[in-house]
Amino acid sequence: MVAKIKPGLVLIDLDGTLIDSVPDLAYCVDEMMAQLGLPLRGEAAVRNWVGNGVERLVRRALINAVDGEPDEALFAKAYPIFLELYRDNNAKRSQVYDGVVAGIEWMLAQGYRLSCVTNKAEAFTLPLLKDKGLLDYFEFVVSGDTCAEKKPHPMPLLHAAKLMGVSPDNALMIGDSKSDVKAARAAGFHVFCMSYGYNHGEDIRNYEPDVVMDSMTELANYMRAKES
Ligand SMILES: O=C(O)COP(=O)(O)O
Ligand SMILES: [Mg+2]
Repeated sequence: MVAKIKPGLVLIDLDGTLIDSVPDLAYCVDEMMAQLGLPLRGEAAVRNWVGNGVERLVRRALINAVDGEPDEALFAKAYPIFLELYRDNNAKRSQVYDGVVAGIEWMLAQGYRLSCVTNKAEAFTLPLLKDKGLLDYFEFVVSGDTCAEKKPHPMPLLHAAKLMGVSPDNALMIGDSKSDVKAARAAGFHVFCMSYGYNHGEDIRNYEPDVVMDSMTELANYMRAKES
């Protein structure tokens, strides 16, 4: 059993951690592909491509692979189609994971301070969090286009810590992907990961976060309660 921590701030990732957003993203990817007269990719493929922002997702869909670049003219045609689709299909099919609200409310009841740090662009992040009733839990939301760099760079985590006026030592990132683990390590944060999220098809345990949880209801096993 690892020693329980009492971080001065907690940052929580969005896609694959708070919300299963792939159903909406996959709908928009396939609708975009259909409009371009290209083959549909399906939800299972999209699940492996989420986590580095919507632009990277569109590039991956066009080449049907995680790494590599599509033809720029094709991308220039495809990206605005995706953005328009995702604006209208941002939250309809997406769901908050079981245990998230209970975990967040437990942390808030212990006096922990929370912000959200995601690679999703702000124009999509804020409406999604609001639609799912999660926005008001967070002091700040740092989106994929808030800083010059996205996760796995530590910049968005350090920016959130600065906004919260808390030193980054003894801070916690809760995420689902290797980008969260790498960003947290580079920022000097503790890092907990959810087993159910998106990590490009790879088990997140391979990246050795401090803790892997199946549900945020397990947080009380790893974080100190108010009186302790
Ligand atoms: O890929 C995205 O758009 C966002 O992913 P994240 O919320 O897991 O950072
Ligand atoms: Mg994620």
